[in-house]
Amino acid sequence: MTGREPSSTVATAVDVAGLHVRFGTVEAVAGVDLRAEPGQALALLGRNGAGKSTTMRVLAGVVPPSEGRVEVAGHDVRAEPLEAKRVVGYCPDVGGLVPRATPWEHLQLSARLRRLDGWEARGRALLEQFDLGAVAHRVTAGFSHGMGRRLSVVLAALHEPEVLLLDEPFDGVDPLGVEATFGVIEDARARGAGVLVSTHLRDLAVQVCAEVAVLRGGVRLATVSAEFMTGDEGARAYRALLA
Ligand SMILES: Nc1ncnc2c1ncn2[C@@H]1O[C@H](COP(=O)(O)OP(=O)(O)OP(=O)(O)O)[C@@H](O)[C@H]1O
Repeated sequence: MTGREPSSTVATAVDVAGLHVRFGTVEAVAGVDLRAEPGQALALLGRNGAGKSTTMRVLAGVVPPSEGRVEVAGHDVRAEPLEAKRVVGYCPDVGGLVPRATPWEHLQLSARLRRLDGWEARGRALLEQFDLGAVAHRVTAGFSHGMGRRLSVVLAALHEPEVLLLDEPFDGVDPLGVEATFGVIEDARARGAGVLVSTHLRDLAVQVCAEVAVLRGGVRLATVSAEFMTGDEGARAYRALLA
């Protein structure tokens, strides 16, 4: 793989300070601060419309910040948009797949855009890990929702990014797919990547992330340890934060 050169300095993987995102009169994100160090997985939880996906889109370079500082692996998304996109692997919450292309063609396109060499073995292994090997050459138009989610995680992980952004990766995914996604997150952490997981599934988030940031109304309410959010007590604590 040649997608990522080892970096001599270790920058904070995700560094967000005072982020605001406005769409006309709608303030989708109203002052969010987040930090994930290399090797750390952070979950984003919050009710519908809390600003999770918008925050992820800014980190992925899909939506520009209206205000605030946003850096991924030391690259400012506004000042260095190409470098910032290069270090990120992004699984969007919806879309992103070409209906008439196969999983293998998606991998080829992604590798070509990122000028990766020698990616084929990793691509094949990821497809197998996500139980997509048998459909590697079938167009994605006929894929179930969960199959599409699994392929989106594979595409985010292919180039071994320094920052892995997974938006609703568990949505509609079966237990083996969840296990495979956990594997990708653990692998990313082990090689020093920072991981952000946006999800509604608190019980899964706390299994794979050490910290949880809770958003509400575009604002970060709290960042707490995963233990605080675990089990029945965690469920009560989460509901109390959202109330
Ligand atoms: N392109 C857009 N134009 C106008 N408003 C937007 C746009 N994108 C997001 N919003 C608004 O910003 C707010 C935050 O949306 P966002 O999708 O970030 O929330 P979320 O926490 O990801 O929600 P969910 O859990 O339902 O996916 C919502 O009120 C949404 O309607």
